[in-house]
Amino acid sequence: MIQIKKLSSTDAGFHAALEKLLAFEDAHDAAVDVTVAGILKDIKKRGDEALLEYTHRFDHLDANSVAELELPRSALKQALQGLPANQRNALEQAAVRVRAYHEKQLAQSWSYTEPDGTLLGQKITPLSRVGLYVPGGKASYPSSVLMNAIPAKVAGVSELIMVTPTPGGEKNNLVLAAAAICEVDRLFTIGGAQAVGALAYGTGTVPRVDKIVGPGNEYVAAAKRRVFGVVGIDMVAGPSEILVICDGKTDPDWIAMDLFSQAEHDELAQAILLSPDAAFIDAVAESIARQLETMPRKAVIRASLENRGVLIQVKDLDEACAIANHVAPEHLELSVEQPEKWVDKINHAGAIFLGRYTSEALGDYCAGPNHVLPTSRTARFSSPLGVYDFQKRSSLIQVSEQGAAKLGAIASILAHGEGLQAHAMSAEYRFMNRTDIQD
Ligand SMILES: NC(=O)c1ccc[n+]([C@@H]2O[C@H](COP(=O)([O-])OP(=O)(O)OC[C@H]3O[C@@H](n4cnc5c(N)ncnc54)[C@H](O)[C@@H]3O)[C@@H](O)[C@H]2O)c1
Ligand SMILES: N[C@H](CO)Cc1c[nH]c[nH+]1
Ligand SMILES: [Zn+2]
Repeated sequence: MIQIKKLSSTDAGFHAALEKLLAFEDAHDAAVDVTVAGILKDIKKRGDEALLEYTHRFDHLDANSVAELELPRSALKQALQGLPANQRNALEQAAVRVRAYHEKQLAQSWSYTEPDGTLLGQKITPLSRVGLYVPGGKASYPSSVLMNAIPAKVAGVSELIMVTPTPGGEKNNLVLAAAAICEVDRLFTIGGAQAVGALAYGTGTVPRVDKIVGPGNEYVAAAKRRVFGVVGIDMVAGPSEILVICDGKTDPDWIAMDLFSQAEHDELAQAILLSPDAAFIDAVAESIARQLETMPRKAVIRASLENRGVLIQVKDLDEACAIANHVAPEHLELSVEQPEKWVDKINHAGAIFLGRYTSEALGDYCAGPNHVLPTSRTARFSSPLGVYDFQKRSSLIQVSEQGAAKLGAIASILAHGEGLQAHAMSAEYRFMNRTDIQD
């Protein structure tokens, strides 16, 4: 029988127990970071040679050169052409919906001109070359190809370099087909921290990119944290999370399956239920025990629910929203009557799913919004992957002769105040006679 924790917000040790569940095991986290630091250092130093060794060690894939780990575009096209019609259809429909949603996010350059002719603005430029991490260790993620590549394409990124591990050389046709649909430029069958390192530093064969985006397991998340600064990263998108707030009136089997849907990703995934209804919590616990036995990935689900899952009885839905904000989950389901009444109380969540019919799984595949979302409580300050992650901004300043006099006078005073004479004179030259300039 599965042992999933139950807590009540009125328990004396409730807050400490919740904190313990939210925190990754510190020692484990540190051990992963040490491993990742070693891999990154080695990739930086030995490039392709190290990449081949780690791919052999962690993905059990042998190759004589990294070039052999790159799939030609013809292989991607072939995979697309070979898909059964229903799979190709589903992939293409999902791609259309994801593109339509992301097109709304495209920011445009803007500017305005002041009465004296001075122009100020912001120029939007797409990134030049990005690395897309598509996970592939415990499951294959064609949907993550769409979620990574489509916003990049909408932004106008020139070159997309995708990496994905293929343990034992097992390639997933849907993943390759999705890469063909999205017109990914190059695809390497590499994964984990070594793939992140290869994209960040470049190797003889893998080109260095400007930014790395995409989800992955704890090794991928730790590697992205470490290479930030050398390259840009989108966010920490690690093991999946779901938090469901339910008023007790949704079918308990639906809620149990929603919890499973994220638990089945990873032993480190996290699934939490908050409800004011004790009898409903018992019904969900019973459903979990019953339905678990029917699940092909029951070992992963069990480990995730037993180690990191929890069913929490709350005083009311207000308290549920407050706890949810503290947790800042990747996915939040509001499985309640009139969800639109409660959504205003949610400030911290990667994606919010409103109403009993909105299963989180629809967001994973085809609703339209991005499924690459912040985890480990980083939704307090991070947002879903979007077109904005692939666009950068440059400020534009064009000062007229009149403007140079007006702004120069202000700048000159402030520069002298800072003791920075060259700044002051640079501004003054443009509106004063040389003889008027004082130090
Ligand atoms: N937050 C999001 O937006 C989001 C979206 C989709 C998936 N996910 C998460 O992505 C993850 C996918 O994980 P995955 O494992 O299936 O694929 P993955 O590609 O992220 O990880 C596989 C790689 O991990 C490395 N690795 C595994 N064990 C290692 C070890 N002991 N030492 C060093 N490296 C090791 C290997 O290099 C391997 O190639 C899951 O946690 C899932 O929940 C998150
Ligand atoms: N739930 C994942 C994000 O945490 C995304 C995904 C892809 N496929 C299935 N699920
Ligand atoms: Zn999922």
